[in-house]
Amino acid sequence: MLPIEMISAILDSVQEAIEVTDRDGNIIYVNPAFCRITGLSFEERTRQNIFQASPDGALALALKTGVPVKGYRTRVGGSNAEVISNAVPIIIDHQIVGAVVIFQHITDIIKLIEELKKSTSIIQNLSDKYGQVTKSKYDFEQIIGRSQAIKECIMTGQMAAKSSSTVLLLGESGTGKELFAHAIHHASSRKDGPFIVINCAAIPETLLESELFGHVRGAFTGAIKDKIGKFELANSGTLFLDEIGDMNPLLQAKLLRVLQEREFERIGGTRPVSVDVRVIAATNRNLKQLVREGLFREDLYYRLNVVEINLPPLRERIEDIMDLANYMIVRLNRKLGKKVIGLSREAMTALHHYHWPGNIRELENVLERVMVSLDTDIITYKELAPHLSVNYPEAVNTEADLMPLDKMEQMMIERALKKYGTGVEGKREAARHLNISLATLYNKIKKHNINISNN
Ligand SMILES: Nc1ncnc2c1ncn2[C@@H]1O[C@H](COP(=O)(O)OP(=O)(O)OP(=O)(O)O)[C@@H](O)[C@H]1O
Repeated sequence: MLPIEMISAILDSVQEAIEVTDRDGNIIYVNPAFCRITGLSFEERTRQNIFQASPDGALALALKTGVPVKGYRTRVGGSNAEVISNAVPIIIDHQIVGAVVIFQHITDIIKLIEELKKSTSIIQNLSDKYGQVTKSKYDFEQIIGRSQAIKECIMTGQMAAKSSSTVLLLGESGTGKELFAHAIHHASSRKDGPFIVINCAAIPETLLESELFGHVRGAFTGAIKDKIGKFELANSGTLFLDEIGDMNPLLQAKLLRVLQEREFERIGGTRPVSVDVRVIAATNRNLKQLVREGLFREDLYYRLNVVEINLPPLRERIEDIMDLANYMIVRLNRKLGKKVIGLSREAMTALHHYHWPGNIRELENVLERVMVSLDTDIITYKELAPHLSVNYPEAVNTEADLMPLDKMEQMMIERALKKYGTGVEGKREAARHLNISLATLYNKIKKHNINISNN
């Protein structure tokens, strides 16, 4: 048992109010926290009886019923203090000898709840931030190719890595633009900072602004908490803006301002946020043409185009195919648990003669499809050929049925969506089989105005 002086010191020092009555409801003790919260003095209160002073309070209830009362919201009789209280009867030898109540001022609790909410929001933001921050996955060592064209791209990329200049990566889908963005970041002095990727075509226009610049709580319907945008996430690192040609004019203007002034405001915010971010942008569209058509701001084009790298399509650097194929076979062996050692001479010739509309991504996909069902260690022409021939629809397999390429593209996309479905996974699968990236598929769905709900 604790000595009585110690018990008294404890009661005097706790932050919660404590009030004790005897079995008849006479108030026999209140602690200093009680006096502070209610504004009543010890002498004043201990002259009273609880059934007169606070007949509807938790203490009177616990004493009357002999049952504990928890989380009871009430006003302390004789004061304005609104409190949340817990009361219990004091039972000795099966007899109720009194009751005790402990309570806290409601504003203290509200303050605690507010603080908790703030901490939860900070934790949530940090966890969002942590989940989105990535490091670069590739370096220049992993960029395969001995052609003059790719060597020049690598040299320009390595030069660009030494500065913080904005880089514009141009090239068809699947030529390695993202790979280059990773490598440039990795070779730069920012390599220990974040590498953040955003695909401007894959995010609905209405969300893109908030994804890039963030927003403050209440900025628009649905903005229930502050959100950090990709620019802030990329601070002291690199932001890779993929499919930049798809950005709408309003955002183009905002992007131009960040590139010029290195600061912006979150949507709904009033405070400018300064950032130190290197931007690498990429597109498979003809940006100069978009500028001529008035769809892309000329000033932004020149801001982005400080260093330009034009990645050549695979059909223009056929001398790289052997190295690329061998490199991918090694990677796929690891992924698929195979022991393939290479391609037969005929198979290699077929790879050289194919036109590779989907570029290196298509080469990767073709090899993966062949290797999945391969049970020998050499890929021969027989296994490879079915994956190289374009799978024309029956309706267009004669000369008389020729149709515009554009139409053909639309038909193929509709076919793929019909086969794999229009959900995100379906689209991903469809893109894989069409040898294009998911973002390109979104672009083409938009371009051909394909109604995905009917597929
Ligand atoms: N030179 C290369 N050496 C090795 N792998 C490469 C090379 N170029 C591209 N790849 C591989 O090809 C695939 C497609 O490359 P990436 O995603 O970088 O292309 P992209 O031009 O960004 O395509 P998209 O415009 O469709 O987004 C990736 O798996 C990448 O690792």
